[in-house]
Amino acid sequence: MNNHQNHRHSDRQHKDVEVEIGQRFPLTIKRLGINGEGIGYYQRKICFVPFALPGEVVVAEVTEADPRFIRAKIHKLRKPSPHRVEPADDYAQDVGGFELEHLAYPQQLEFKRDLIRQALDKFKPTGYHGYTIHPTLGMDMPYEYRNKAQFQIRMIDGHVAAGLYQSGSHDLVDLESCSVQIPVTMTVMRDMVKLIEELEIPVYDEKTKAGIIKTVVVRVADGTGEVQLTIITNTPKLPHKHQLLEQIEQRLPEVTSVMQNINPGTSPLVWGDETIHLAGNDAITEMIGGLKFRLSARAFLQLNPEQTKVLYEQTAKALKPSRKDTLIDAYAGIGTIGLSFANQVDQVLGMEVIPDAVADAKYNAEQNNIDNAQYEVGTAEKVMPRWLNDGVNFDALVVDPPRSGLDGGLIKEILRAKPEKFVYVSCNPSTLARDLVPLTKVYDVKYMQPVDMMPQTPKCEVVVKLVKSAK
Ligand SMILES: C[S@@+](CC[C@H](N)C(=O)[O-])C[C@H]1O[C@@H](n2cnc3c(N)ncnc32)[C@H](O)[C@@H]1O
Repeated sequence: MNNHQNHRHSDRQHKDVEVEIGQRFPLTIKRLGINGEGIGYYQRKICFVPFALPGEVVVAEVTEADPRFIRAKIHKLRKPSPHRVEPADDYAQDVGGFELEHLAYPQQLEFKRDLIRQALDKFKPTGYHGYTIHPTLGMDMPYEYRNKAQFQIRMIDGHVAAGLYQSGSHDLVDLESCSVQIPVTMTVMRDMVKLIEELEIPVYDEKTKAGIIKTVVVRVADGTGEVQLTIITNTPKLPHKHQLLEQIEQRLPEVTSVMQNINPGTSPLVWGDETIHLAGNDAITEMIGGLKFRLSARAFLQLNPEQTKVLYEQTAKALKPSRKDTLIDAYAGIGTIGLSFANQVDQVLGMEVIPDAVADAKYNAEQNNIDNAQYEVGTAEKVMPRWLNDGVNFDALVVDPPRSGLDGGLIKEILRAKPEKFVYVSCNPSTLARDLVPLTKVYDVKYMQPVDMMPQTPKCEVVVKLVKSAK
């Protein structure tokens, strides 16, 4: 860690080093940055080299010369790391989501722990030097874990392609296989590619802004095997809809729910506001910890079913719920965390911004015969002050925000209410470290438990146990 601090200190001193695009120089890689890229120092100026590993010596070729940093690619690998492995996917270095596939898995797990250290080092919440960061809990087999494939559909050389954009561009890479997807998500995706091609359904073209199908989303509920297929279209009209649905029914028996989401125009967002039910059920059912969860197309669910169990076990271990507790499940999604604890506490109150997810959470409470859980639609930062003003008393709080972390207004409310038990489940160490700055004025960090939900990527999930400080 001190090593990093020294390097960061030198970043500030050597901004005047000038390089040109295409310039090459030897570089020793010191560590990995937050996006999994190698970091070295050229004449003490920070240089990011994607796919280079700590300890490696490379000949770096400059691709971007910024006054504050250099970005480069590997021109030659002079001394490879003993931890370098052959990526399982040959496009791993072309598209996002495979940034660490060339690094052996034990070192990926160690990197995720270091990522938390780097974030703490940047934001410096109270006492951060003394925080206990447990080793990352990883998977035995860190492949075939993703329950959802969300691929763009485009034409490439006259054929329908489904895949991800090449990093930094809108050129699609057609993914015929993918080592991190649960296999059924890929077989359904590739069969959909064939069907769209056979039925000649117009595919969206970003240049002309014409065409219909933009994206296909395939999500499997691992516990039941049910598969939901969502076709995201540019217009409400879906040509050859009846033949398509007929063919899906005949050729893809694993698909139990077919939905259409309409996302007109050139919005950078993948999903539009309107979702229509086309065939089968309008949702799929997932099983977590012996409970049934209804999952509608728009609702968030953790991407890695095997590690979700580990994540929730760790959340329970950190929270230690008890019979007399009122538990607030903030950022509740479809209610998975709160409902898992419902039989161990007095009551669960949850809030979540997506109305469909709240409808799912309420339904999930009912279908699991849980009558001590209530959910409200709204942002945590708006609902929490209302509850507090209405006199709601709570002893236990779990927050599980998106990557943007907690809203400042919510942090104020938490510091006002000061619940005895408090667990922060984070999917972004950087916003976690930022949020810990105000939170550690009142709470101590008892420990941090990283859980690897996304092997082969630099993404890191952390369960943080907070206890009210004695001071
Ligand atoms: C990381 S997910 C966690 C969901 C759930 N706890 C789980 O484990 O599946 C974050 C959730 O917060 C919701 N969300 C995003 N911003 C929000 C806000 N300001 N207030 C409440 N919920 C929000 C998202 O829709 C998403 O369902």
